[in-house]
Formats: sequence, structure tokens, C-alpha cells
Amino acid sequence: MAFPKLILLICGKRKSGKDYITELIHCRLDSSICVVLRLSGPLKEQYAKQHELDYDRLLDATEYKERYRADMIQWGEERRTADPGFFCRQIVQDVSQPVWIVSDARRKSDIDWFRHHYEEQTVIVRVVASEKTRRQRGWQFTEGVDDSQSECGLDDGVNFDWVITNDGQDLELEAQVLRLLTFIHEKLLH
Ligand SMILES: Nc1ncnc2c1ncn2[C@@H]1O[C@H](COP(=O)(O)OP(=O)(O)O)[C@@H](O)[C@H]1O
Ligand SMILES: C[C@@](O)(CCOP(=O)(O)OP(=O)(O)O)CC(=O)O
Repeated sequence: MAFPKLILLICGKRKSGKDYITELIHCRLDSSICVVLRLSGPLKEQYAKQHELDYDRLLDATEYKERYRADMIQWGEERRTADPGFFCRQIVQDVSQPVWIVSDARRKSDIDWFRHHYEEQTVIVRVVASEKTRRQRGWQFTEGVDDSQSECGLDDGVNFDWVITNDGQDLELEAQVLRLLTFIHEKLLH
């Protein structure tokens, strides 16, 4: 198993900006230094194979993904119940970069797995945005999704190391991202 210097577990509600902020960080670091890992990647790939769906379209932020989200959530939870580290192990295989950004941590079992295997390296980053902002980005409450563990599993009982507010104030966001990048560089130097 590879050994990183830093693992950022990014979590947040749908349309809070997890992918957006992941890319803001990732694009400022060389690809030999930082890699983005997605727990939903192997889940969607296997779900697509089993259900004869288009994997690439499940990766997009489109209605196609939303159409299958609730069933993917249930399918994924059946695997996590049997083996909490099922998806975590898959995404860390053959990674060589020292900085890992896991852009879609959703459950305590995800956090527990990384803290168990990489206690010193794991940092939890919570991305927050108001429901008003999220709606402006295309979110609408969906029963079976926004009231599920997938969206609510980290709402309580988690001490976030960083909280990034992403409500559309570009300068405020930039200042927060720069502080996090400074932290990342300090980790790389030690
Ligand atoms: N600070 C921002 N400024 C402009 N657009 C943003 C910002 N944050 C998020 N977005 C946009 O809002 C949408 C949802 O963001 P995304 O990162 O996909 O959310 P999540 O991954 O949390 O579901 C995307 O279209 C993204 O480009
Ligand atoms: C079944 C999922 O893996 C689907 C996640 O798909 P995305 O990671 O694309 O979701 P957002 O970016 O938050 O919109 C969620 C889960 O509970 O595992």
C-alpha cells in the first residue's frame, strides 16, 4: 500500500462545490505531486457493468447520473456494509503521488478507514454552501437521496480539520484555498 504525506478527504452536500474546490487545489499542484481520487469511481464503474449502463455518463453532472443516484447509493451501501473498506482500497491502489485528494467522502466508514490506515496523513475538509446557493447551482431536495447516509452521514460527530465556505464570494474562497495550499506545501516540506 502506497504511503502519502497528506490525504485530504473532501466532504460536503450535493452542489456544495466538492469537485470545484478539488480542482482549484489540484490545478495548482503538479500532477507528480497531487492526485484526485474518487470513491464514486469504482462504484459507478461496477454499477454500470452490472446494470449495462454508460459509465462515462454516470461520471457527468447530468440527469442521467441523478436518475440512478438513489439506486447507486443503496447498491454501494450494501457493499460497504459487507466490507467498509471495499471502495477505499480500490482507489488507493498503485497511487504514487504524495498528496491525495479524495473528493467525495460521504460516510464515517470512509473516514474511519483512512484514519485507521493513514492516521497522521488524513485531514478532513468540509465544503459548505447555503441551500440557496446550492439551488442556484441546480440542486433540489430529492427524497431517498438528500435524507440518506450518502448526504447526511457526516452531518454529526465529525471534527472537520478545515471548513471551506463556498457561497459564491470568489475572493473569500480564494483566500481559503490559498491557506489550504500553504498547509499542503508545509506538509510536503516535512
Ligand atoms: N465558487 C464557485 N464559483 C462558480 N461556480 C461554482 C463554484 N462552486 C461550485 N460551482 C459550480 O456549481 C456546480 C456544483 O459544483 P460541484 O463542485 O460539482 O459540487 P459537488 O461536487 O459538491 O456536487 C458546478 O457546476 C460547479 O462548477
Ligand atoms: C452513489 C454515489 O457514489 C454517487 C455520487 O456521485 P457524485 O460523486 O458524482 O456526486 P456529487 O458530485 O456529490 O453530485 C454516492 C454514494 O452514496 O456513494
